[in-house]
Amino acid sequence: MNTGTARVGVLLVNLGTPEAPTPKAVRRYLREFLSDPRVVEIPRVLWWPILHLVVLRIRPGKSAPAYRTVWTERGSPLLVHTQDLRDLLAADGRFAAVEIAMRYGIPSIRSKLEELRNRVETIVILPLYPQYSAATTGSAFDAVCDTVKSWRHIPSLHFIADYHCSPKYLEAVASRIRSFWREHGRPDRLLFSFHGLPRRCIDLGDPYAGQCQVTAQGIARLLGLSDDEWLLAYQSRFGRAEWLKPYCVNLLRELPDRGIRRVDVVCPGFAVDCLETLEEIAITNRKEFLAAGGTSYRYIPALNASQEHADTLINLLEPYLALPA
Ligand SMILES: C=CC1=C(C)c2cc3[nH]c(cc4nc(cc5[nH]c(cc1n2)c(C)c5CCC(=O)O)C(CCC(=O)O)=C4C)c(C)c3C=C
Ligand SMILES: [Fe+2]
Ligand SMILES: [Fe+2]
Repeated sequence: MNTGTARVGVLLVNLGTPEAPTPKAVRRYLREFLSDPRVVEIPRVLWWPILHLVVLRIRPGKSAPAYRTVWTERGSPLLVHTQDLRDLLAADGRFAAVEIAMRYGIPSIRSKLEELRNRVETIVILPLYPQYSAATTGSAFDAVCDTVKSWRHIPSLHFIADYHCSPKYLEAVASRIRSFWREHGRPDRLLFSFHGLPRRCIDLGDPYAGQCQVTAQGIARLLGLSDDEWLLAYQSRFGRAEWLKPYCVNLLRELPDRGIRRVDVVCPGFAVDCLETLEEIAITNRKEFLAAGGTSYRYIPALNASQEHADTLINLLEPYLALPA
């Protein structure tokens, strides 16, 4: 009889990103991403012609130059920060394996689970999305289940669905903002910007919007902000349907007229910086705000590969280390 604790493997899952900032690589990435019925929930017969005849012909040519503005020597920021974060978790030394996988592109969830199955007795799946949505977390869980359904011996599997109100996570983001303000001073308002979602997803039961609000309120409370010192908005709208409001860029354009000219923006829904934070928030929306009369616009980076971030995730994973083999 084995009375010890199980060897625990961790799979950190992120969205995925193109392999290069070129229209061809972006097209390949978008084809896989936007073909996922968890992401675009309209009937395939309607969506397929729009995707193939319109979106995949136009969007790669527009998104590739945006990717180029944020690309690093080591590759896409989303991949590079996720790799560095994995290294910090592995350095903790208590997990038998720590791997990263991308929901779209490489390294795939399937390939990493195949590696882990021979090395550990327990696998914990931790999508790097603090707030749950079916389009992101739900889809990552789909890919795990699709993989293991052909296995005879499935190991203990645990899914962490969200960590939107984890005290360690809220404090990690709050402490980032506090240090930023200590160094650079305070703005008129702090704007929390989360990735948007079609309004219909919430109507169908996605807890995402409520979780974003709880996260923002929790961080604001830790910073001692009153309700009129912070704002919440949703960014990165895609397509023509109604998405969660207020739309970030629309709000930014209105603020100077309301006398709010100095804004700091933080994106707690993004575990690591990526196209949507570094290009849309830090470059494009900054231009929009300044053009509308704003005088100061500062983006506070994501937790990325910081020790506070690793400690946040380790805190979520620690209970699984105590499970019996
Ligand atoms: C943080 C959570 C995210 C949610 C929720 C989400 C929903 C969602 N996204 C799209 C469409 C696109 N998103 C794109 C990029 C992108 N999205 C997230 C995260 C969430 N998406 C990240 C981290 C990124 C950046 C990827 C990177 O390579 O850095 C893109 C591609 C970029 C572009 O062409 O603009 C699209 C398209 C939908 C439709 C959706 C919910 C239904
Ligand atoms: Fe997205
Ligand atoms: Fe975007």
